[in-house]
Amino acid sequence: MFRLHDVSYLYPGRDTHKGAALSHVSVAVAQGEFRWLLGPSGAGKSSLLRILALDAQASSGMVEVLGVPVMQARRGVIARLRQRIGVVYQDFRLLDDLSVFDNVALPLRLQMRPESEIRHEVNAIMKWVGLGSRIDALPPQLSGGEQQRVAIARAVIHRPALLLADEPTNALDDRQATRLMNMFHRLAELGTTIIVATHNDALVRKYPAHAIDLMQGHLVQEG
Ligand SMILES: Nc1ncnc2c1ncn2[C@@H]1O[C@H](COP(=O)(O)OP(=O)(O)OP(=O)(O)O)[C@@H](O)[C@H]1O
Repeated sequence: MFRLHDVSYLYPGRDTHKGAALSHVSVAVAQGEFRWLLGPSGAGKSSLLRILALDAQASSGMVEVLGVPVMQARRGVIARLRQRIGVVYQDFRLLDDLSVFDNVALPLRLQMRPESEIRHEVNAIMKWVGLGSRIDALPPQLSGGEQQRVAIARAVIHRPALLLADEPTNALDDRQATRLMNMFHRLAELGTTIIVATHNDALVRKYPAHAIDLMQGHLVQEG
């Protein structure tokens, strides 16, 4: 779960006259809820996800992630909190010089899980995303859709309490997008809070859910 109260975010160095990326946003999402994050390009969706992913700190306001008020939290607390969050970045952010296996294993290695368990978990999820035979490949040897599926596997392998996904279907075909949505719903049923930013109106119509709707950094509507 998370709570934002009156959160504003201005990119460091950005002209103030261009306005804040987020302005006075207040929103709360409970454990196990699935929410769409909607709004036109530049509305602030990625900025909101960066704050929730603890990649950026709000300029003002209150941010609570998984019960922790993050504005005052120490670095060690933030580092541990990050291990309970999964993120699918718009540009995937895979490590190009690590194999697919090692990329997906990263969150489990950070949790110091035994290597035998890691092997089992990575093989299982890679089979699930249809890339069981590509675990030794390097990310640049994969197509965009394959890289996105690796990024999704890495984001969910440690069963995060909070899953944040920025346009996670933009490189997927319809069948893969449907499989992904089914997985998201199953994870939400198991207690993961899930926020998915998308421009894919057809997908939103197909899977109706509450939305956080942004426009020029402002919350238009929550519901
Ligand atoms: N690194 C940056 N430095 C300065 N301003 C930025 C930076 N990244 C984004 N912005 C600005 O912040 C505002 C919100 O951008 P953001 O990327 O959060 O929007 P978005 O809704 O995710 O857009 P998109 O759908 O195109 O990904 C925009 O006005 C954008 O120009």
